[in-house]
Amino acid sequence: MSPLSCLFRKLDLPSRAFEAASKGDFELQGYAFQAVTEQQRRPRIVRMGLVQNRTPLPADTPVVKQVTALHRRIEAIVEVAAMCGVNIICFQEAWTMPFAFCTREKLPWTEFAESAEDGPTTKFCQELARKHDMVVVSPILERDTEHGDILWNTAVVISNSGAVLGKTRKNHIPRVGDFNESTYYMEGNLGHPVFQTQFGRIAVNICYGRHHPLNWLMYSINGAEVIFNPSATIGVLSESLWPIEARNAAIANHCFTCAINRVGEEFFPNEFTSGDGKKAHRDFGYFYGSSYVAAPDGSRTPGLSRNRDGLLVTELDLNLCRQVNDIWGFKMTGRYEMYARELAEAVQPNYSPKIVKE
Ligand SMILES: NC(=O)NCCC(=O)O
Repeated sequence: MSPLSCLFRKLDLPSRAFEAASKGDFELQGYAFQAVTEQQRRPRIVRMGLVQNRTPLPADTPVVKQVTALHRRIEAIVEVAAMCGVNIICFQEAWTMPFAFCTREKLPWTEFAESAEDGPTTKFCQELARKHDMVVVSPILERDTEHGDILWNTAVVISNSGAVLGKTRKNHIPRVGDFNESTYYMEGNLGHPVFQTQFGRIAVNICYGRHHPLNWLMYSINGAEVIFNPSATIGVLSESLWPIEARNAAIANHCFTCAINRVGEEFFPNEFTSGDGKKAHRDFGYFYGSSYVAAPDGSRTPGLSRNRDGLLVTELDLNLCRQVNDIWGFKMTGRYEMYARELAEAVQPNYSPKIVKE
């Protein structure tokens, strides 16, 4: 089989996992991508878990109750992921809260922010990681108490040993529609870290970063074999882009990409406007789920449901990254030095675009 003929197949998951998912009222799907068997490297088989979910309680419920309900929900889904042999699990963007940034109000929403190092959600994820021998990627609203008490949109990466391996921050903050996140936090300042885990090298490109090819590229240049894209995005805005962007990034960077989106509608206590002359409203719009995994050869899994909570389990052979790289050679043929030079010139205030005129 040539790596280019790699297609996914259905993964045999234990029936007790399907029973538990059905009892817990969430969808469970499993697929596997294959790679060619090599002579000198053993297959590097790992299982990824992608979780999409709605917020179980209304947004006007007390903050701690909402967070606790989300912890319980995720705990139940992670139990099933463990039954399915998942090695690395990733939750959706800002998973411990409703996506309240549309409101532009500070309280109570900023009360969902926590320390990435030792907040209650990180402690909860450390327990999950230890219990299930699983790497946990936990995207939260971070409050950095050591540095001015400021907020960030952060993903905490917890090793399967239970140790906090590190954190990465959202590099691109949207200024589109009701995504008023710039009211709360700034563009990330940690660059493009890649985390070496027991199950491969991973990176996290948070939501709006998926529209920026250079953001994907930099994680890949730092060696990411799997790039997660935990998101919160709504139908009218981005559903036409969703199937293309993470998939294209997997192709362009010879890596696997995991696109995750929340589901359902969220209503807020106070009306807000969208600055478009339309009436004030209390809802954000429809988060359309559809989480999926794309492989470096361009194949992809089907998406999870548009409207149900779900767990997508995908088995990867990480050897596929190098196999596709050897065929297409984008890393080798990319003219990075030329782009770097030209970009360095283009960002100067006195730059004149190179347009050749008659
Ligand atoms: N959460 C977030 O960055 N959403 C922006 C909209 C999008 O990128 O689809």
